[in-house]
Amino acid sequence: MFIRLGKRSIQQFRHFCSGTGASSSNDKYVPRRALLYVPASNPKMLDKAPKLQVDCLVLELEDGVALTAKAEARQNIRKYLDNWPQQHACHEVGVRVNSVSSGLLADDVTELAKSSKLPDAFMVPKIDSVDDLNTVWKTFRSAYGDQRIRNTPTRMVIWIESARALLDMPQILKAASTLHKSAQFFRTDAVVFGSDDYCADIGATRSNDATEIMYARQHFVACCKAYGMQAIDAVYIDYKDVEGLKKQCEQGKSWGFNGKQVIHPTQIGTVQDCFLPSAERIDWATELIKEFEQHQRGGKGAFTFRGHMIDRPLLLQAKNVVELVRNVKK
Ligand SMILES: CC(=O)SCCNC(=O)CCNC(=O)[C@H](O)C(C)(C)COP(=O)(O)OP(=O)(O)OC[C@H]1O[C@@H](n2cnc3c(N)ncnc32)[C@H](O)[C@@H]1OP(=O)(O)O
Ligand SMILES: O=CC(=O)O
Ligand SMILES: [Mg+2]
Repeated sequence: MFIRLGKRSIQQFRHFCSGTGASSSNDKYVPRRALLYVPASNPKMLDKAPKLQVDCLVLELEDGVALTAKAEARQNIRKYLDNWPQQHACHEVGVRVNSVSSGLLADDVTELAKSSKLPDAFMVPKIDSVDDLNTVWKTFRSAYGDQRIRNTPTRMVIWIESARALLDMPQILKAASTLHKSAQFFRTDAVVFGSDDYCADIGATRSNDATEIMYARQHFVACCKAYGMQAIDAVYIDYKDVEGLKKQCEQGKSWGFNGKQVIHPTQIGTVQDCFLPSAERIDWATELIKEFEQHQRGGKGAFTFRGHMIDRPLLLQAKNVVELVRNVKK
């Protein structure tokens, strides 16, 4: 993972970044290179969760849990929250509840609200409309009470999984931002592309090279970035095919995705390595930012750096690299 870049260059890089200002827990950047689903109906997998070296854990109540096991899975997560481990190796522990359309959301949230502990993130699948978002908010208010869900560092991560939702992303993401700003409800800072449900919705057949979702993935990234949210790429369900996973990660990363969903621990390393900028990219970003500042002081907006024209958009890309590396654990 991180270590592969060489400890010295990372230390130099952190030193360089240290002057750029720390964020408070409410607006901190959460790295989400890999999001691992851990079905909450499986106590053995839940036991392993605190030690898993993954950026983000998704304690799963939705499609990874059989209908017959939902009640037990909810209780397992409530107990997990009550006995919150002293340490986690991840950056974020989220709980993926069931969707509004399933009719199971209120039962999930009612059980989770019995714990005094909030997870780092609530993760809500199949957001199909602005109405769904409002229902999520009302459900949380009624189970937790207004005070417990206002102005907290807990984030919301939502899943887009249908053709309708894909086309309505601008309205949905805008409404999620408004809910945070006007009602102080959880801040949505990442959106996940639920490609398997999306394929079911449009009648496509999933393939390992994912040509059937190329348009959707590219549209999805543009919408997330337009609203300042992280874009999380599709699951690669053929989890024994490491080469195929790597190829899809590299493609997603080059299109602007910030991370990818994973279903098995063996996928974590490949995905996290891929979504971490290379040593060359870190060097490029560090030097570019320095030179940009020098040129700004000299009154120049555009200049040549390593043979390429550089102006503000390139500076922003370099800052994205800085932001990610600054926030990833060793
Ligand atoms: C499209 C979507 O909605 S995706 C989200 C819904 N899907 C899910 O949540 C599925 C998550 N993944 C899984 O349940 C499992 O990885 C499966 C079913 C795919 C495979 O499980 P297994 O057959 O147990 O895999 P395998 O035998 O290779 O597991 C190896 C070890 O890793 C553990 N492991 C496997 N997957 C996970 C996981 N997701 N989280 C934590 N531990 C895991 C196993 O418990 C096992 O541990 P052990 O060596 O101590 O016995
Ligand atoms: O929820 C994930 C999906 O791919 O569907
Ligand atoms: Mg889904």
